[in-house]
Amino acid sequence: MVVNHMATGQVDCLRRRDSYNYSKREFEYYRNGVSRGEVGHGRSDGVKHRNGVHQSFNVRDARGSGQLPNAPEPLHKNGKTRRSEDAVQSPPEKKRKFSPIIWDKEEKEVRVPSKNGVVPLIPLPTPHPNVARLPAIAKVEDVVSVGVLSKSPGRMVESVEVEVSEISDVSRLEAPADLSAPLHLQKVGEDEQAQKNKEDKEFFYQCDISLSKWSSDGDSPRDISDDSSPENSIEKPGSGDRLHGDKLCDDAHMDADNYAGIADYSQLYSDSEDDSDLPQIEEPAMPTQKPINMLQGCRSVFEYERLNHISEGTYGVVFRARDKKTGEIVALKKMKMDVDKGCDGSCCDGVYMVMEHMDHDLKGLMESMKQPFSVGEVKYLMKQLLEGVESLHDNWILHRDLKTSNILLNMEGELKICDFGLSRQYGSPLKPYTPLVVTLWYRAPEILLGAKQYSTAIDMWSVGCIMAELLAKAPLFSGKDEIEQLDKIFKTLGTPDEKSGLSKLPGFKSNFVKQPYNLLRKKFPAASFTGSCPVLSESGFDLLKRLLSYNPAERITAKDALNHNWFRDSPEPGKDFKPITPDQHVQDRHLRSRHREKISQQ
Ligand SMILES: Nc1ncnc2c1ncn2[C@@H]1O[C@H](COP(=O)(O)OP(=O)(O)OP(=O)(O)O)[C@@H](O)[C@H]1O
Repeated sequence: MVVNHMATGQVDCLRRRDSYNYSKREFEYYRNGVSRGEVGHGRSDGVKHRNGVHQSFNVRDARGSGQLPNAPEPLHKNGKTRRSEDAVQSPPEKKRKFSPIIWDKEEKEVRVPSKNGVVPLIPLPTPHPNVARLPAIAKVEDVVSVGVLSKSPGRMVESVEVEVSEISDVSRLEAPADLSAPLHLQKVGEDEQAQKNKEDKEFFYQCDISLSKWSSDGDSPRDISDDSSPENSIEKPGSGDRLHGDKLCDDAHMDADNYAGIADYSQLYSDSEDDSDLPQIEEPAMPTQKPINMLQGCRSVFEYERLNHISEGTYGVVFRARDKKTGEIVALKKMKMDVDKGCDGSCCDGVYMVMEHMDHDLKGLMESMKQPFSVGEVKYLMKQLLEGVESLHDNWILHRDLKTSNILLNMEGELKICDFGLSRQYGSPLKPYTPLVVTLWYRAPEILLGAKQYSTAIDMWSVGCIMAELLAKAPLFSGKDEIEQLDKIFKTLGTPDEKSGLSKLPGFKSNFVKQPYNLLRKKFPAASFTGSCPVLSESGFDLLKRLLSYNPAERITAKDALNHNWFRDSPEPGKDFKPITPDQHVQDRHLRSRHREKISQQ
């Protein structure tokens, strides 16, 4: 199964955005879980802006689209929601891309491979073995085989080929009870989405976003862990894209024409994000999520020709591939499955995400460069990165794994953020989240110190680490474990004092290294006579310092960072920046890929 998944970056996260006015306090409450002043030495009222004026913010909200249900309404003092009367007009519609939705399985499952190779695995929501209400992609006259599987993965008990005879108006798929009558498929309603699907000449069966991690209450740990019903067994954030899968075909033969990948997403995350010991913030309940089509765009992996291996991460292997129909070069990420979960080796996993192909990731690119980026180039990259992060945060999404290997570049110098495996929607009330997020070197100190409630500021810390790395061509804090990571941070930025708010966190120990000074400027001086350090102007250093502020409530936001003087100062962001010439690129890529293959063979 292939899930269209944009290597999202910049502004590709939603379909429709309405703008509302929020007060600064409301905005910061939701954004950071604190108003300025609630942590450390900031203002205690949390209402006034730095200049003392109660300011309004335009916060883009996708709630109206039904896509981001958890985005909270701005609050009145009485707790009721209000919509600003002077809400400005929506920007042009943007289509939101989705992570794969995760389904649980019941005692039995129905598997519906269609002849066009699109194969969702269908768990049965009711005890009736031949009724499923999950998505299928099929047309009238398609021949699909319906099989009733035993609990043991991959074992089909009964199977029959049936022709799709009818498609009607309810989002249910009903296989005939005797498995010989024609199959009755029911389509989604005549909404905007169904209309689009019609144009595509395919029907997608509607499934419930409330089962996804993007759903309003679905991102609440309580909702997941407290309920073991299949409907509530959904992709839990914190463990990224990890899926468990029955493997039903061999992905190594992507050109095989007789079968398509099927995944049974049966068991999901185990890292609990428990909120039981945390004070609950009283907020109005979020509106219930409307079901939307999560599997829009699912296609067979056999529609792509695999070209070469690009890279392997923790949760997936990424290939370069060609769309056989259009010739377009794409990146296919094959999700790693937990093969221990009942897979006997005769089957295989097969969930792929198809993404726009990008030529480099920043980590690989820097490794192949002899010199660090120029300041103009760093500005250009930072600007794009901040625009992407701003867009995520505006849409109530925490990335939670920003790092140089998750930042992709194409030959035009366009930057995109990828790997949303750890990302999650956040909102009101702010829930306790797992601390097991963000790759160590880019992990914010509040997470390292065990804060359970954190917000967009964690991404901004990562952005600070990335800015430093782009300038120095080396990671800023490269600890081997949490203790060493904190040690490295404290040695450079000084041991956090009471004002930072960090000393109150559960992981803070009195025996941490005592280093009273911020020595960051030594690493990034205003001038260097030896050329051994990256130089950084006053304004550049100010931005870096604010990104690496200990106090999450004081850490600069993506929006404010984009307005920082550094981007207006000379040198200008180097718009003509192109990462590498095509020949070099192909050569480098080839070498790196061969190198990686060699390593994986050893
Ligand atoms: N769209 C893409 N185009 C080109 N290369 C890509 C693309 N997406 C990912 N990659 C490459 O594959 C690598 C791993 O991808 P990704 O980060 O999505 O996988 P992961 O398993 O989640 O990795 P991680 O261990 O970082 O969590 C990236 O660092 C990048 O080099």
